[in-house]
Amino acid sequence: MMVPLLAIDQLSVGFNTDNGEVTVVESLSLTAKEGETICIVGESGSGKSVASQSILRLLGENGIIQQGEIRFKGDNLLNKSEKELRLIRGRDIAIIFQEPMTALNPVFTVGHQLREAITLHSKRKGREATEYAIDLLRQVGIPRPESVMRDYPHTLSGGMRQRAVIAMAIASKPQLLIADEPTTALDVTVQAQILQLLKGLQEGSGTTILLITHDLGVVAEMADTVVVMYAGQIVEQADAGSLFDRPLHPYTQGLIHAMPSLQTRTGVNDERLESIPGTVPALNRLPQGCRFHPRCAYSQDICKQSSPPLVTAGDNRLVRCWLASLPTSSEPYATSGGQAL
Ligand SMILES: Nc1ncnc2c1ncn2[C@@H]1O[C@H](COP(=O)(O)OP(=O)(O)OP(=O)(O)O)[C@@H](O)[C@H]1O
Repeated sequence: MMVPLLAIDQLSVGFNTDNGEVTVVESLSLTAKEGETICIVGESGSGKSVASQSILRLLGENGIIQQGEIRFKGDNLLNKSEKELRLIRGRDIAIIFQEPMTALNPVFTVGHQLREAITLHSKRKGREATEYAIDLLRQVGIPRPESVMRDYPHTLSGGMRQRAVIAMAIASKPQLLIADEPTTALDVTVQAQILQLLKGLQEGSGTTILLITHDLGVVAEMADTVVVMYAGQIVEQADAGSLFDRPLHPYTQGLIHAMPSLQTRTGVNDERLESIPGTVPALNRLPQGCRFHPRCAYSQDICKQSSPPLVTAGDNRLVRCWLASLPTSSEPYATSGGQAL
């Protein structure tokens, strides 16, 4: 069998806090193939960012990998030294964040920073590095790239800054690009342009994209595979088509139901838009049983008592819900048609 580009296996991550160690990602497993786009979606605090930051060990001082493996091309990144990981970071695996200024230094020109990213990971120097920098700016759709080379980041618009960051991220042709809410800070039109840009770049290069978002619209636009997280756990995983056609977990149903632009796509004709009632539980005060049960319209006794396992629910699909696990209710949502909650 071919080794997948990225294989996360039973990863649990916690933080040391004033109230002791809190687990924020629990037993997460996922596999990403070359050229695939995996979207991790969920509300704020579900553990999406922590899961993705663990890959490059960007958790900060109080972060603790409690268990699991993160294999990149077969090698467990958790066994790499800080020095080895620094080589991989930015060269084989690049990461971009919501706020482009976290990756840009305000006191240096775009050209300076881009050339630095280029010379760090390749043999290109001098004139050659400058020409490649201009070429990268052109690839990410920045007009007048020669002149933007001399600009300071603050003189660019948010969208142009994120394009510049993407240019830096792709300079070394990484095999894996982690994008953590890359368009959240941008207005809607620019969001769409940046998503198109990422797609276009991926088609040209075969890069695998791990995209973190709270926005199912972004998921619908981008994902091959969708991982839905709730309170630190995967609650559903499926290819994008199946997930939108027939979401199995009541939480996923609620997310889709709350999306205006997907109403027609999912065949839900209800005019009312409902958000999921309630909020994500605090991770140090999780409810007993299923973590979602206090917000779930289908909640039964078992849901209040014990945690449901993540089970296979057809081809390439996983779901963590007692209603899908119990033999007596193999089609638990047949009558709900996605109108949960
Ligand atoms: N350095 C830290 N110390 C303690 N707790 C942390 C730390 N960083 C994150 N957390 C906690 O981990 C949990 C998951 O955070 P994470 O940022 O992964 O969520 P998320 O799903 O990405 O949401 P968001 O969209 O808000 O970033 C949250 O409860 C958060 O408070």
